[in-house]
Amino acid sequence: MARVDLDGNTIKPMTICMIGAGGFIGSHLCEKLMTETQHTVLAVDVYNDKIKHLLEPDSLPWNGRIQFHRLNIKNDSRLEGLIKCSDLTINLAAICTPADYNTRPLDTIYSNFIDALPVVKYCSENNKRLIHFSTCEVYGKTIGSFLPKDSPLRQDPAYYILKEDTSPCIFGSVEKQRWSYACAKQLIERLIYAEGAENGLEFTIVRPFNWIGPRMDFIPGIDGPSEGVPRVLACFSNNLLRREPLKLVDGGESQRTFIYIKDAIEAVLLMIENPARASGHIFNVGNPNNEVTVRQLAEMMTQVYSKVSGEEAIESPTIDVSSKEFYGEGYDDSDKRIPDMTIINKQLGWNPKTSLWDLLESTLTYQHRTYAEAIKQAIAKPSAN
Ligand SMILES: NC(=O)c1ccc[n+]([C@@H]2O[C@H](COP(=O)([O-])OP(=O)(O)OC[C@H]3O[C@@H](n4cnc5c(N)ncnc54)[C@H](O)[C@@H]3O)[C@@H](O)[C@H]2O)c1
Ligand SMILES: O=c1ccn([C@@H]2O[C@H](COP(=O)(O)OP(=O)(O)O[C@H]3OC[C@@H](O)[C@H](O)[C@H]3O)[C@@H](O)[C@H]2O)c(=O)[nH]1
Repeated sequence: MARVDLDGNTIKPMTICMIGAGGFIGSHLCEKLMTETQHTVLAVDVYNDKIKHLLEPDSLPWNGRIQFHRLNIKNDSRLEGLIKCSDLTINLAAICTPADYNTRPLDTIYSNFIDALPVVKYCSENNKRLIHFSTCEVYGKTIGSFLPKDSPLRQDPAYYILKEDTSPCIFGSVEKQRWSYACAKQLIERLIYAEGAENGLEFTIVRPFNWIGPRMDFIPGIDGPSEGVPRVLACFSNNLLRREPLKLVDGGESQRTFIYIKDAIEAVLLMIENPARASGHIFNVGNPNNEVTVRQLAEMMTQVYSKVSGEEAIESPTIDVSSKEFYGEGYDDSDKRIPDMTIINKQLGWNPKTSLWDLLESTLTYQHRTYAEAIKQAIAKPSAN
């Protein structure tokens, strides 16, 4: 049966140039597009490990609908050609792990701003649609975080809910290099918005709020560098797999809302297939019902991992570390991130579905199946020598 959009029109198969397709979000989006649609994907990245299962063998049912192009968008003249022969470009490429923002601020700014410029330019000049991935970090800190600790206004949603069209973007000082990422993302958002206003670029900007699930980042020493620091899901998974305490940065008091990657991908597919409803908009994509402090996340992950692995938790499951020790000089944090859902609800009728417990259960089952054996071997190796 032909697929129809939200207005009942038949959806025509399109060619999508997906930059950063080999990453966490890209791999899930490619999977969705291959298994549920007839669209073609030109998958651009420097790595393809996370989409290998979609590329090989040749007998896969979507054979011919996904092509991998190994290229670095910093310096490859093939990029314009790929954008020109596509109907839509989706840009996911970025350095987006907080451990890099204060330690590699130049790479972070180049990756999130300078390297994205040609993508925006080629889309604008060739009249091609662009879906650009920004971040919830563009909101920075909440207004409420500047109120006295005991102020009753801190409980008022007007002081913390993050709204695309009215909330300000509040970053720390320039020495707090943590904000290099958020600031670069904000400037590229403004540039895209201006290309829309002045030159008619057809764009959608996505602000993901902590999307998590299988294939996120890497487990240090197994499929990534031993000294690498991934995002919190992979940090805590690594600690659980190795039976080490989970490290709570500055007491784990910061709050986040986590959304299951599969719910979030549904929202992106709606944007892809409903251009008239998605173009010209900036969308928060998150799950306002899944808010926890980082400490609560650690406790829940410990409980869930115990359930899925059948192993009892260690005696002291968490340990406090300072942000300076964990991330180094120049780290700072967003205090609280609850997305307002009014705009995405109105335009695309989308809502997230999966509870934090359920998404952790499926994700930690995946982590255990994928890594437990390799970790056991890695731990056994040094003593065997
Ligand atoms: N996962 C989240 O919760 C989240 C939250 C906010 C924003 N985002 C944004 O979503 C996008 C995707 O995030 P992700 O979680 O999938 O990250 P990811 O690191 O898993 O994926 C990014 C991909 O881009 C590729 N890439 C980076 N620079 C490149 C270059 N110069 N040329 C070619 N490929 C390049 C990387 O190899 C990687 O595969 C990013 O723009 C990120 O800032 C993600
Ligand atoms: O081992 C850890 C890792 C992280 N943390 C804390 O956990 C919280 C979440 O950390 P994450 O690594 O997931 O990163 P953040 O939520 O701060 O930022 C992320 O948000 C949106 C995206 O743009 C990026 O993917 C990333 O910047 C932070 O408060 C961090 O300090 C720990 O307490 N312990």
